[in-house]
Amino acid sequence: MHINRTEIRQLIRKKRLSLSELVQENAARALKINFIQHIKTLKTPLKCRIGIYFSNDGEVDTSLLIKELWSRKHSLYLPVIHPFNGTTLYFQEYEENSPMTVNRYGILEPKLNCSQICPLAQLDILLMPLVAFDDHGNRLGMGGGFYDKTLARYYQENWQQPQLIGLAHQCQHVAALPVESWDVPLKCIITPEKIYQW
Ligand SMILES: Nc1nc2c(c(=O)[nH]1)N(C=O)[C@@H](CNc1ccc(C(=O)N[C@@H](CCC(=O)O)C(=O)O)cc1)CN2
Ligand SMILES: Nc1ncnc2c1ncn2[C@@H]1O[C@H](COP(=O)(O)OP(=O)(O)OP(=O)(O)O)[C@@H](O)[C@H]1O
Repeated sequence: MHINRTEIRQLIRKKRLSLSELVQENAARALKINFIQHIKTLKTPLKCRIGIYFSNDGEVDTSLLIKELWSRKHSLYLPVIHPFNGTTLYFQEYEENSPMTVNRYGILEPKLNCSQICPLAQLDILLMPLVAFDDHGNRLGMGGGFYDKTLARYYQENWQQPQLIGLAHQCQHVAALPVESWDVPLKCIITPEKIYQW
């Protein structure tokens, strides 16, 4: 049977939305431990700049990881949807008292402040949300193309920074995804159970 991108999205989003509160809590804790473990193996500064996101739609809860990374003195940046083009992302610094606003998808983002935006190339690590991932590190997102468009130049020009790391529940894994030319494959995906590297 051939299943298309829209169908995979619907299927996996339903799966992750039906995870119990207990499963979500354990997943958040395990994901935090796995990321802290993984970052030790990377050649990044002791205190680094990390792009992260606020979880939504049954994604693994990143709030524990956010607190842990702050306590380790890393600087965190959240995606802000570009106010004019509406199709790419800025990464703006996120501190405990940052003024926030709700974007068009109901996800909290920092109130736009140009002086706190970090150019993509200055992030050490970019943690990326995804709906599904496969055995080859391909990633399928929510369908807005936000990350793909934001990363297009990065990918074409073979930048070494930031390191792209996808975060997901294990149930978001599929054997093989249909791939499009603009899809940016990931070298690492972390789930509560496992660290995948390609
Ligand atoms: N936590 C999180 N933040 C993120 C993303 C993400 O995947 N996860 N994004 C990754 O790109 C961007 C937002 N992309 C999104 C795209 C679609 C929908 C969504 O819920 N779409 C609805 C239709 C809503 C509408 O059009 O009004 C749906 O499909 O049901 C949400 C976020 C930036 N921030
Ligand atoms: N680099 C790009 N340049 C132009 N258009 C793009 C690019 N990347 C993606 N798009 C467009 O964005 C739309 C959504 O892409 P896609 O289905 O791959 O999104 P996604 O990976 O699910 O979402 P996201 O990256 O936001 O998580 C597609 O219709 C595609 O044409």
